[in-house]
Amino acid sequence: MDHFEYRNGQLHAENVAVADIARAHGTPCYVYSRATLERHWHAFKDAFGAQPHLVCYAVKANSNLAILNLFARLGSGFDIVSGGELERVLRAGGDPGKVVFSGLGKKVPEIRKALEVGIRCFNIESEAELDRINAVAGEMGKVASISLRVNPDVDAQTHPYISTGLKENKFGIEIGRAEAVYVKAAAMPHLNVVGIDCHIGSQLLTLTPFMDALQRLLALAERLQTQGIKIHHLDIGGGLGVRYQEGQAAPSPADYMAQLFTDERLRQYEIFVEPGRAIAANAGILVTEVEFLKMSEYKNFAIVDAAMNDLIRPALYSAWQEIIPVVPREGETATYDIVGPVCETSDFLGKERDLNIQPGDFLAVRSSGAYGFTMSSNYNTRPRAVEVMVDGDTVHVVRQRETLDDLLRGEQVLP
Ligand SMILES: Cc1ncc(COP(=O)(O)O)c(C=O)c1O
Ligand SMILES: N[C@@H](CCCC[NH3+])C(=O)O
Repeated sequence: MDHFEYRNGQLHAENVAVADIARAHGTPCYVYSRATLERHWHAFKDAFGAQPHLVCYAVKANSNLAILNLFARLGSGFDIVSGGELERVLRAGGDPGKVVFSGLGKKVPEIRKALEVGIRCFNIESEAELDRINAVAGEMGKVASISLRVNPDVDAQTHPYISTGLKENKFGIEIGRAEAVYVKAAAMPHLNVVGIDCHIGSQLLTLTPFMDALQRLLALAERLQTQGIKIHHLDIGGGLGVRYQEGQAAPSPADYMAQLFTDERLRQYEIFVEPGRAIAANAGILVTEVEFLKMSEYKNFAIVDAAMNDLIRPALYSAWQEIIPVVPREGETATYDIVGPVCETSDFLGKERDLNIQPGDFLAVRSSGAYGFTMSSNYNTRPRAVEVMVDGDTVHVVRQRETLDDLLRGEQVLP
């Protein structure tokens, strides 16, 4: 459930009519619900009960400062993958002491900045990265807290582009090598081994792959113990899936944790999670206006003003997201492909959708709060959409629509 519901014949975001938002702020427009974001964050937090834990929101899912700030106020941790994301967390008032730094290509300045502000832990993805972080920490006279992101070789049963825990994926350190690499890390003067990390993929709708990965992590932690390497926390990554489609069943954070904690061995560790999608996806919609209808014998197209540059998930993963009218009309529907103005055949938001629409109508693409705006681009020199957050009766613009001047800033012709 989320806070986007029909009331009095039209779609509302919390207490505000979405059509009013679209008229006031233009389209395409991302609309987020504060109450939904907070509720989804609390669902993770509450699922832990008294167990020591840290919810590290995965910033990549939606990195708008206003959203990060909401979570910072709730005391959240953050999972970052770049110096840019670290900067966002700091500007949003996040506690650097609750930041974990994932990602497999950390550059020296990014590592330096992370050490300077005192992040909680580096999730290390290769032996070469271990050497680099040890060297940078050494130069700075610091000790970096680290965990290894291990690749447990389990099939997350999700789209191949967002599966990360198979041995052929670029992520993490092969579980068979992990013990040797931990021994090496433990002997490095500027590293402090504190945890084990893994993240096996995104949009997981079954819990079995998480359990399989966890068993392998727990076994590794026990082997390390016998080597005298004490593991303080287990970071089980993000990846919990959400319902994009009616009838799809997604486990709740409570189901997820209940399942994990069936293994009592887990209780001796502080548990970190890095959820992104499960918190943000169903807390946002993308609102777009129908520009033209193009009907033919073969196919009907609704050409809308949002495109693959605004929301790339359908083009990139053939992802299915629900598309609904903001103010539904009575009467007959027709079947449309909902397409944007970008010059690519893959520029669609949805295919074969039954709708009763006219030019000028607003449509909402649901479940767009995660991997929507953050994956947007300026392709076809299209300025990025405006983002607003609804808080009860109030609409806050949390990122202005980009202007062409913003978009062109920094480009120069030859003298
Ligand atoms: C290391 C890491 N942590 C957390 C996440 C967040 O994943 P999700 O949005 O599926 O929860 C990702 C993205 O898949 C990731 O790569
Ligand atoms: N961007 C992907 C998820 C990738 C998660 C990042 N590791 C999606 O929209 O489904």
